[in-house]
Amino acid sequence: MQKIILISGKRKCGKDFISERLQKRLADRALIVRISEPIKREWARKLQLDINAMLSDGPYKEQYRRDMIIWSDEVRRRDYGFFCRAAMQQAAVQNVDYVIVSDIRRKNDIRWFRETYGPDMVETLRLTSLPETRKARGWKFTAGVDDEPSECDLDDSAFDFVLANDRDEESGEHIIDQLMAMLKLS
Ligand SMILES: Nc1ncnc2c1ncn2[C@@H]1O[C@H](COP(=O)(O)OP(=O)(O)OP(=O)(O)O)[C@@H](O)[C@H]1O
Repeated sequence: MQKIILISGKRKCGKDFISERLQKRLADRALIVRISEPIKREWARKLQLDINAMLSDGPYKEQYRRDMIIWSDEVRRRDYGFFCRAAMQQAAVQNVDYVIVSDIRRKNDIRWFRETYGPDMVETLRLTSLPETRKARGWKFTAGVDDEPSECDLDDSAFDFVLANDRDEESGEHIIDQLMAMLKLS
């Protein structure tokens, strides 16, 4: 593993879209890690829920969302790196040059990666999109979601790279070219 790229951004800024396109460009040299995956997995196991329903975007997910956030915040209070560690342990990160973490939400997530892998290996990328772009992608301000720490904790943070993602194109080629140059990847 040479580099870990930590991607953050508000809802509908394109974290998944950019992560998936970047991974595709880097092919077998890269994989995507999602911190939310061990959270959902562990929560589903605890409550004996259907994991596939939890990982999808259906109503099941929303129903348990709030309880899951309260529980995961409790776990984080005891061990702020718990879910980052679990996500990295569950992925075959030793087989690739680049790890793309697609859902960085908290200062403590970044802190854990920097402490664990050293500051030279870790790069932070903030995606931004205008509110009108996000709305066009289906975002609607939701109290209790968009004003919570999971959305706002990184609002006042500094990042190694900031990339505006407002120009939608199906392939994503343009923005991935930009990103490859920005991150000095080839
Ligand atoms: N550059 C782009 N070109 C075309 N479509 C895009 C682009 N960026 C994002 N989108 C589209 O916008 C929508 C939202 O993007 P995505 O799901 O990646 O956002 P997100 O930041 O992961 O959101 P959330 O935090 O809500 O999961 C998706 O349908 C995605 O395909």
